[in-house]
Amino acid sequence: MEQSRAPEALFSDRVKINGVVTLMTLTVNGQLRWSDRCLVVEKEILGFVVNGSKIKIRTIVETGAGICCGGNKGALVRKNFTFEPLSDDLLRLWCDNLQNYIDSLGRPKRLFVLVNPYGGKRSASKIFLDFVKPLLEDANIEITVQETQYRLHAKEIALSLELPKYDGIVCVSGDGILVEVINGLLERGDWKTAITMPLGVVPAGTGNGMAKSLLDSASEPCTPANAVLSIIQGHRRSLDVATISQGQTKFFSVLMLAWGLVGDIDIESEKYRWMGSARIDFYAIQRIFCLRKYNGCIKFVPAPGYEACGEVTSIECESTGEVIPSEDGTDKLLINGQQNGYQGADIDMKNLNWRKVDGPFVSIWLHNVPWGGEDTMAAPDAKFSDGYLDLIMVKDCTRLGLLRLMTELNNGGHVKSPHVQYLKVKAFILEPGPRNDDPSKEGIIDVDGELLASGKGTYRCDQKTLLAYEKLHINVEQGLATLFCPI
Ligand SMILES: Nc1ncnc2c1ncn2[C@@H]1O[C@H](COP(=O)(O)OP(=O)(O)OP(=O)(O)O)[C@@H](O)[C@H]1O
Repeated sequence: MEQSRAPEALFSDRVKINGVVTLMTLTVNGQLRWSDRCLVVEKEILGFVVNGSKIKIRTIVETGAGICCGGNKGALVRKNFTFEPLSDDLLRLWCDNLQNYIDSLGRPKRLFVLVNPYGGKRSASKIFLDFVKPLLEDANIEITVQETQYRLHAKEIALSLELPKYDGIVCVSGDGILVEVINGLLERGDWKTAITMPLGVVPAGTGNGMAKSLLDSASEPCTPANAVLSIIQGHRRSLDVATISQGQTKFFSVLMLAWGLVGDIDIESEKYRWMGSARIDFYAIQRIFCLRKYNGCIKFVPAPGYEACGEVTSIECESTGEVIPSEDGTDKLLINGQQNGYQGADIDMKNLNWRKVDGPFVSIWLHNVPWGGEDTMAAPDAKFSDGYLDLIMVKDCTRLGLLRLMTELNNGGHVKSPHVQYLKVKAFILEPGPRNDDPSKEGIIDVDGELLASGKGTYRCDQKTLLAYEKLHINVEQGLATLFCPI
């Protein structure tokens, strides 16, 4: 019969805990064991400090779990416990062994932290003080903090940050700041190394789709504490980046693009911001009852297995175009640096197997990760780095059918509806047209929660946008960016 053997000891000695001498062991597989207790260093120990002759271990454990290996999932709480080695030499040996083990985990030591005090419910500064700062301090991580002061400030910072000084950039914000950082990194002359910088997100905005996608992939709740813990633990995963281009103008997206119903709801519901999160449901119902359809056309290169959708077509190669001039300088900033920066995936767009679907459309939605927000599982099959975008297309559907689809958005059930076509694409062309009930009115294009283009007669049509409401190309680069992720 096989016997379970105790894990091999890396270091073991008698120590005093609450005045009682007991044997404590740090095992080779990273457990700190004493009496009938055990802490998994990688998951539960943030760091330690020496207080005179004592060592204070700073941990984060799930409520109800106490200090023992594993335990039930619950809210995370910080807990300290102290032990006392029996001599100065042993104190040094305990510190060296613990520190060496923690160092072997590849955790970040210096982080640049961006806090958007303006995002979401304006709670990012409080989240920073309540969760981010104390946990990073417990983990002995050196931090440089910068509050964003205006739109595109985070992008400006990412464009000029001295990256070798940091092991990662953390965004205490919604998805908007993360997207700005990625755009800044990719517009740098040294974008190839810049984009390898690990990025972390702590949910503090209205749209926390990336934080939710990361934490949910490890079955963890989308809370600031869980997000900070995953950053401290230092595990990484790669993330696909989509390049949206119109002529020479480019935008780099990591979350989603929406045109039609979803884009209209996301952007136009801002009129009802005072309602809080209810604004989305409220405006969605309004939009569904006064349903719009848009003329236009989409072309796409389906992933293997999805070739049945649409009809065969070919495309013209259009790699050049005009930079849209701006009067207020905003677009200049967005375009700046792109000549030396990343130019999009190096794909011969023309020689791919293109397919085409003509409008009118109710909704076109492209998603890079499963969750678009904390309650919206837009693309249940989306993977962080499969090199594809998930396309969720609705051409025709009754109002009642659309209301039913909405109720399924929180569990991803909408993609099984016969009214929804759900497939993966490698490249995509959007040729947006006017509304089919009123050709004098066009639509809007929403990328990662921001207005990317607005056509004639739309909400905020007088606002300067990066792209025109015209044909745009999208391609995807597999695993270009890096994110801190839960274990
Ligand atoms: N100090 C500031 N004042 C105004 N806008 C800002 C400031 N700092 C950042 N922003 C802008 O706030 C936007 C939203 O950022 P964030 O990612 O935190 O939240 P979000 O969930 O994407 O959006 P929101 O919560 O505003 O709906 C970003 O596009 C950013 O440019």
